[in-house]
Amino acid sequence: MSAAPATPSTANLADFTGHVVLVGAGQMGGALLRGWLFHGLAPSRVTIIDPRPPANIQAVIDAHGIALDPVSPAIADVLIVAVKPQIADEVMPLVRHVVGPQTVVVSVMAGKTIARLEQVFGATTAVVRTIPNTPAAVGRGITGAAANAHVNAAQRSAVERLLAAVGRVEWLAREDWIDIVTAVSGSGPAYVFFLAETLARAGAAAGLPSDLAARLARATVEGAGELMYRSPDIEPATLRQNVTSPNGTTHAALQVLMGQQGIDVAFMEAIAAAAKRSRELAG
Ligand SMILES: NC(=O)C1=CN([C@@H]2O[C@H](COP(=O)(O)OP(=O)(O)OC[C@H]3O[C@@H](n4cnc5c(N)ncnc54)[C@H](O)[C@@H]3O)[C@@H](O)[C@H]2O)C=CC1
Ligand SMILES: O=C(O)[C@@H]1CCC=N1
Repeated sequence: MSAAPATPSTANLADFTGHVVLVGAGQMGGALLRGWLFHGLAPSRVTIIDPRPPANIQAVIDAHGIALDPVSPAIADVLIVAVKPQIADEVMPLVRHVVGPQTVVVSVMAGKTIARLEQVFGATTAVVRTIPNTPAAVGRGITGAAANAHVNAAQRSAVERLLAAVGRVEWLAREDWIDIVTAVSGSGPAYVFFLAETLARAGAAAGLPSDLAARLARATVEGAGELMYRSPDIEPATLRQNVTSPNGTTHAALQVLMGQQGIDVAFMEAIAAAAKRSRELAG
């Protein structure tokens, strides 16, 4: 097996010169902030707008002396909007004053289209619509990003560097792929955690003490993910086949999971439902 060591993202933001304004420093915004600081972004380059950051992010803001809710923030080079989509229409107009000709506006919000952002921030404003995921909190996220035609090379590079501080970045040729990216990788960590939950429940139902089943399930999901991460040249199907002896136990389980009532049928429906919901959030 070819095993790569676990390496953190190699982004280096020590020489990043722009002014970054982050609106919403919750789970996603907070993960981005931590990633930027971890990779050397000067705290003086960041302004946060959030009336109630979670306690752990407030502690980071305080420890680094980051500007929080200043009365008149300077124009942003990069404005990142990371509030819930449900309040976006109320919040975005309130931060219009930090957008100038040099600003690239970056949305990490599910469902908010580039057209909607252009409506709020101006038809010629540079806009990048992204969808990250929560492994960003440990530098192992993946973000899909679609840019409008006004984003120049320097803005694209600045956005990519900021996103790369929390994981990988995939530029998307088509904005409408974002709904599917949201369904696959944006929401995807939840499916994996649900797998750990349901595997534990199944183990308990089959007769194990529930705490033991939970430990087994959790370690299995953690270990399988890490094995895949450290085996970048091996397809998931091969890793699966490596577990599967002919006519053995795994084969018996996979026949159920891959059957008519199985997990691949469920996943087709689940991804379609999530993508549909992403389109609905666009209003
Ligand atoms: N959690 C996830 O797995 C993912 C979330 N997203 C997107 O990220 C966005 C944020 O989601 P989370 O971080 O999970 O939510 P969250 O609830 O953890 O964070 C939202 C933050 O916005 C702040 N906020 C509320 N009102 C505000 C205002 N008027 N001005 C500025 N900030 C305000 C809140 O205090 C909070 O800190 C959503 O649009 C979601 O679609 C995208 C990909 C994955
Ligand atoms: O569930 C949601 O709507 C957000 C977007 C992707 C992950 N969480």
